[in-house]
Amino acid sequence: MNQKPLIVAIVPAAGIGQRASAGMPKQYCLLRGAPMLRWSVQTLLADARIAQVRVAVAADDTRAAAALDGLERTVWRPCGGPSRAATVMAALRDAVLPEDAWVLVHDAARPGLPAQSLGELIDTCLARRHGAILAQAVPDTVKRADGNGMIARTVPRDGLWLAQTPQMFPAGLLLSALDKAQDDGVEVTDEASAMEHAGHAPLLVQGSKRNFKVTWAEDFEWMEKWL
Ligand SMILES: Nc1ccn([C@@H]2O[C@H](COP(=O)(O)OP(=O)(O)OP(=O)(O)O)[C@@H](O)[C@H]2O)c(=O)n1
Ligand SMILES: C[C@](O)(CO)[C@H](O)COP(=O)(O)O
Repeated sequence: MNQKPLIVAIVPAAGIGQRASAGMPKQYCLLRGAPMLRWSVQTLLADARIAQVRVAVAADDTRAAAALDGLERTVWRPCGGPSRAATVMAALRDAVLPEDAWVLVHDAARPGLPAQSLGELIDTCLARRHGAILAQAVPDTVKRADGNGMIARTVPRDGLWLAQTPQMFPAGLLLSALDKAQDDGVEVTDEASAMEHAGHAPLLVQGSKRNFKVTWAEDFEWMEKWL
């Protein structure tokens, strides 16, 4: 008999949101009356296959309890680190998962994740038994700057994709890939980079414009419109 795969979500939410200049960590800014973090967690809870959502917040966080109050299948842990990768590693260790459990990492700053995109990512990973991420093909002409505000050259956009989250991998492989990147002094800004560095080739699954990352101050207004 086929056993149901265990899928656990990790939401790194220990950033300071420097680029958003919101006067507080951006994940706690209100969008249509609810903290952005709450919206992001709710997008994950919409898929019943996710057994638990584990939110990793900063050690001195005082807002998580209120922001996540009453959400089912959700726990928060003060295991944030100095970088996104450090936060995800600490959350993975804290979760103590079987090696073959699936871990789905999703930014607290992507509250617009459509249920369909999430469903397609999970379907792909389970069907192909292969890690994958949501991403979007680069739509515009791409320029490489020369450092003085001028164009050094145009970069062919063929085959270029913008990485989004969730990013979904087997727990054991992901933890050892993140460990290896750290040991090798390679800075990774997403889970897929760590997997690539460890020699894996994650799949790309078509994401959505709505799943953009709230990064700059102006993004809050756009996200509120989508929500
Ligand atoms: N030490 C860190 C840094 C980032 N993150 C999380 O990683 C996600 C994506 O990071 P980003 O959008 O870059 O958030 P910040 O690091 O908060 O933003 P900034 O780089 O502008 O400071 C966010 O959910 C953020 O809270 C984290 O958990 N721990
Ligand atoms: C994981 C991520 O959201 C993929 O686009 C991104 O890498 C987060 O970190 P960033 O420093 O804001 O790019």
